[in-house]
Amino acid sequence: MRNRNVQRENLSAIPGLAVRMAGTRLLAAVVDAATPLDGLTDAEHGHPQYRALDVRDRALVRAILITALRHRGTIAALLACRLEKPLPANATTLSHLLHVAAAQILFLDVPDSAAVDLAVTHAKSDPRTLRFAGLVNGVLRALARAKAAELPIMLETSRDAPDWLSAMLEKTYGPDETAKILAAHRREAPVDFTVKSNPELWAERLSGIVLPTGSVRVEKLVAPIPDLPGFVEGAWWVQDAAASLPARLFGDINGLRVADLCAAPGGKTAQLVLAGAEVTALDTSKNRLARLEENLARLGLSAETVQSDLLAFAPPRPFDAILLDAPCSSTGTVRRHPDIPWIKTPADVAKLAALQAKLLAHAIKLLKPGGQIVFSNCSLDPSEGEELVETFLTENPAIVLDPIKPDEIAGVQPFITPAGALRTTPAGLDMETPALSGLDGFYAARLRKAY
Ligand SMILES: C[S@@+](CC[C@H](N)C(=O)[O-])C[C@H]1O[C@@H](n2cnc3c(N)ncnc32)[C@H](O)[C@@H]1O
Repeated sequence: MRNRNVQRENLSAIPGLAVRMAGTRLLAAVVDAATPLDGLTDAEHGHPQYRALDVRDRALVRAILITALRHRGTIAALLACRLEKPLPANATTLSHLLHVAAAQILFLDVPDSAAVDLAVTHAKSDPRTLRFAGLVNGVLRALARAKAAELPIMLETSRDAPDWLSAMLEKTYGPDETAKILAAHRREAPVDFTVKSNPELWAERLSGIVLPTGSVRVEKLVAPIPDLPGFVEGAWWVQDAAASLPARLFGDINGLRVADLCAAPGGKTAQLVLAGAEVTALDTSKNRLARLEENLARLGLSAETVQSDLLAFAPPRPFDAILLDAPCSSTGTVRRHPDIPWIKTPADVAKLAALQAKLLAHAIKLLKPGGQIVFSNCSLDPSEGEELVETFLTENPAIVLDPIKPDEIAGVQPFITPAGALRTTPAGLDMETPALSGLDGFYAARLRKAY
């Protein structure tokens, strides 16, 4: 017992080891238990091994994990080249430990020797990996030697996406667009702001550019969001350029009663309120609705908020217009959430598509005849977008598609589909540099209740 304590004390004295151990543990939670990375790295409610780290170490763990997930296919392929035979199927801790080290060696500004030595020490400290310590040393040293020659070639040929996602993208968008989408997934997304007014002024103050769609885009933040100019006075909120489009599809809603039925954290609610609508913002999640209320308060905007499952919501009067920004697989947001490809499955996509169809059918009942409903989500999968709406329209003759016209909203024309819906992918919105380009994958269709 005494020896074990001494050993533990010794381990905690090794600089950087706790970060690698937490990285390996959290990678296991993402990949083996499908736990979202944002939850694991939440400052208050995150994984205890993460919360035990200081602020700098937390940032390093997040950087390692984001890199390990963003380049998971490339890392796996380069590791496989160094292994004589595949790792045993039950050697998951060893695999995660190697991925954590390889992410540092291949993509991060960590000296190779530090990444290798810490991985070997880590392997020796864990009974599950102890007997592989020699393999860890050999594989990682060989990887460090080979990276200059092999990494550029591997980036050309490997895919950083699981087969199911690659296959869905290829089938939907074809090989060229898929290659562009997957290339965009490898880049960190810029930060977009929706501004209440005067985008040029805020682009200057935030050191960004104004996009053709009117959002302000900043390549890399120089300070935490709450420290940026305009935060305290509520001049803007963070919202991807694509996410800012669905709420703008209603045209003039000044004075109309509009329901935002999956509203939290409220980016689109804020747009609807700013456009002059009397907004009811509904969400099933108490915590997320509380965030929406905080966000609206900072922006000096107000809306009626309702915490309810949409399927149980029965308002006394129908609404003039409805936004249904439905929960989805979020495959359009991989640039910001590189864990998504590795925690979602085709079964999740199918389940979410079925839920969306139910939510849409219920939402329609809450709409006035003649009213508009915008259905949107941030999935790249047509089963949650184009196909779902097509089926819905076939089954509901009272609902018709209200096609979006090219000149309705500035900058939106390239994203209008032949059917008149909106489709964006991370391969869209080419700006001066790749780092300033791209936008989240979104689908939005504007429907009208004819009678
Ligand atoms: C894509 S997010 C909405 C983002 C939001 N529209 C925005 O722009 O900030 C989907 C939301 O739907 C909510 N949700 C999921 N199932 C729901 C249901 N059955 N009823 C109401 N809200 C639901 C989730 O809590 C989540 O906040």
